[in-house]
Amino acid sequence: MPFRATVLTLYPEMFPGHLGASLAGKALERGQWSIEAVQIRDFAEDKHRTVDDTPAGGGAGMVLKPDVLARAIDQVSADEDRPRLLMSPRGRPLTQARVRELSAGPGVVIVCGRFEGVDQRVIDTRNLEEVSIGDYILSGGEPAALVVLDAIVRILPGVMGNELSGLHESFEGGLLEHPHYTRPQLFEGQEIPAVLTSGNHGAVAKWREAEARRLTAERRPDLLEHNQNVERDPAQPVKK
Ligand SMILES: C[S@@+](CC[C@H](N)C(=O)[O-])C[C@H]1O[C@@H](n2cnc3c(N)ncnc32)[C@H](O)[C@@H]1O
Repeated sequence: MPFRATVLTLYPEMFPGHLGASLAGKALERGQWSIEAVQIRDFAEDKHRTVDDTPAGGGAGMVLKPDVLARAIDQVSADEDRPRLLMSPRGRPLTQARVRELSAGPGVVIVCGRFEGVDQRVIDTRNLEEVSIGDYILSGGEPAALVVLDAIVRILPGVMGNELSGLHESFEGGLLEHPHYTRPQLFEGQEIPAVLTSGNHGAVAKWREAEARRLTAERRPDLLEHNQNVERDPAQPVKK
C-alpha cells in the first residue's frame, strides 16, 4: 500500500501545495503516495459551522473545539494504525530519525492547528503526537504539515531520482553535511579544493568527514554532544 497522508485543516486548498510539483508531485501522479485534505468545518454541527470558541479562563484568541475536531479525527482514522500528528510549537522538534520512522509506516494523519491552538482534551483522548518544526510561531499548522510531509515523501522508495543521495544528507550520520563544489574549476578567483579533483577516493572521504565535523562543531555542537560515538565514512551509506 502506498504511503497515505490525511490532513485535517480549515484550509484544504493549501494542499498538496508545493508537494504537487517536482519529484514529490511526479510521485503523487504515479500513485507512490496519496494525500487527502479534509475540511474540519464539515464536522461542525451548528448552523454557523462553528469550529472555535473563547479560551476557558479568559485571554486573547480562540481555541479549536474538541468535539468538532474529535469527530473529524474519528471519521478519518478510526480503526487504523497511522500515527496522528498535531502540528504544534509546543511539540517535540521534528528530527530526521522520526521522519525515517514515519516514512517506513503506512502513512500519517496530520491535524493543523489554528488560532491559539486546540483543546487539550482532544490531544489526550485522540492520542495526538505534538510535532514542532522549530522555535517560532506560524499562523497555522498547514505550512508545518507541508514541511513534515516533504521530509517524509522525499525518502519514500522510488521518489528521489538518485536514491543514494538521500543517505548522505545532513543529520543522517549525526553530522551536518560537508560543503559541495562543481564546475567551473575556477570561480571568481576561487578554486575547487584540490583534494576533490585528485581522483583519490580515500582522501576525498577523509576531507568530507573532516569538513563535516568542522562545520558541525562550529554550527551545531549540540549534535556532536548527542552523537559522541559518530564514526562515519561519508563514502559509505549510513547504517540505520
Ligand atoms: C498561532 S499558532 C498557536 C500558537 C500557540 N498559541 C502557542 O503559543 O504555542 C497556530 C497554530 O499554528 C501551528 N504552528 C505554529 N507554529 C508552529 C511550529 N513552530 N511548529 C508546528 N506547528 C506550528 C500549530 O498548529 C498552532 O496550533
